[in-house]
Amino acid sequence: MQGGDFPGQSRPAREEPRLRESHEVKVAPQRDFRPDLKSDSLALALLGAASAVARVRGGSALPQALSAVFGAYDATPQARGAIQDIAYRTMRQLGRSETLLGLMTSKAPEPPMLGGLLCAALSLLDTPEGQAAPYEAFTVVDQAVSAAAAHPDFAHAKAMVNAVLRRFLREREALVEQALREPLARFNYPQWWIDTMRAAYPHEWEAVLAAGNVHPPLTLRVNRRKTDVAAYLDTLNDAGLQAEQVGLTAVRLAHAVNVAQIPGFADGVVSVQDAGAQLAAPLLDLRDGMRVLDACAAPGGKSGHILETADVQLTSVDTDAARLARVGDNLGRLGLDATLLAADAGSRDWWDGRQYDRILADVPCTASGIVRRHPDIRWLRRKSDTSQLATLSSKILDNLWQMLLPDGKLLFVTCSLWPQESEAQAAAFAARHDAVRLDAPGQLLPLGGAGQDHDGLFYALFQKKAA
Ligand SMILES: C[S@@+](CC[C@H](N)C(=O)[O-])C[C@H]1O[C@@H](n2cnc3c(N)ncnc32)[C@H](O)[C@@H]1O
Repeated sequence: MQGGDFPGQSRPAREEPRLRESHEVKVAPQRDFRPDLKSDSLALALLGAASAVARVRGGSALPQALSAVFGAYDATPQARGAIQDIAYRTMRQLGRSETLLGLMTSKAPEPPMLGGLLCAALSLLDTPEGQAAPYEAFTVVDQAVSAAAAHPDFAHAKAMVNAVLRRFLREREALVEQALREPLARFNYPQWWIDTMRAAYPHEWEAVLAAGNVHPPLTLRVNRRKTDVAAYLDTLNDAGLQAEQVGLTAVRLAHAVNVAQIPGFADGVVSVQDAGAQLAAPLLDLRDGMRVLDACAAPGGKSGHILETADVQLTSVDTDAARLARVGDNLGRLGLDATLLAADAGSRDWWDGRQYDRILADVPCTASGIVRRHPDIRWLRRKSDTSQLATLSSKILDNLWQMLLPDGKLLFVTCSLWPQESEAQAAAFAARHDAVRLDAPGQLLPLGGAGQDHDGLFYALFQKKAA
């Protein structure tokens, strides 16, 4: 008996091969298609943001997604600004917009860029409480429809775009009320992220999630080699910029401006750096002549601060050569110098064998503490990333420990809020190496408001016992 032949069964009629119906053929989405729209139109900005959102949903980080869109559209500086603004707004309320879409459409809009367009338009119509709408509602609907009509992948859906957005405006109250029953819409984070935050911070979790949806302030670090905070505040005042001191060297502007408008920025008088990140260099307790290693250095914010603080011999290491080049650029602007090495801090092959007085280990992590700056992170990360990154950083820390002199200090930093990457990692490290744990802030929760308007960083300081 041959395979497939059964006694007493008639053979099914053999199917003739047939051509696929044309509508079954999946065509690659044309995310790079340059639409025939005016460069300063809201329609072009919406389409650019939609393309960026679709790229993030496909796994790309938002800054990379945006530079791909800018290149494909050959976007003017004005168009770049508008695309970027809408893309960031969309990321901050993607959970709410996608939930609203789920209530208004029977299936997920295809291709993903069409969903991105609807979410981008919703982010302009459905502005967070207390914020003024950036455009008139009818303009947003009209321009979203023009954007859809201008793209070959979903020109056919322009009536749907019109219908969905108009329905939202008509039934806004009921739709929002229903959407907000879902945690995804209420908090704008994936469910696993909300659950993890709640488990780690039973009292503060809602405030931390809310702070992550607020636009971050522009905070500067004053270069003490060039001026001091009081004098720089006067300079800002003379330039008509309101600001206040929020740390030893930290000054926060009342309203964000372009770096080109920041007095002295080009000459290295100040750098842009979060107030929490400005704690690293003082914690290192630096003195002139020390040999210092910044092991995960790019783009060089903390390297610059180290060199502004004392005359040390600094080696700045990062695995990513392109990012390491930015350390060189930043130090060049400050007029400072370090040895730059594109190398893996988890291996020894680049090390000259001479131990360091101080090591800064600002290790790679999930970046769950800087979501207000990078609102795409929550949509890109997976729960399993935490364990993988914790394993990588423990390998880096163990390797760096042998590079530290007896009595030397190692500062472990993460921009994560997950204890597995921060406090649990620090405790396990101290136990493995019998390291002395010195005073350091531990987990800084980004709660927003006075005194807490900083990123969510973690600091642990270790000293090696004298030989
Ligand atoms: C949190 S960022 C560092 C920020 C930097 N310290 C600053 O203040 O500007 C982490 C850096 O670690 C780098 N990195 C990741 N894995 C690494 C490794 N195995 N060795 C060295 N650097 C690594 C990444 O390229 C990234 O630039």
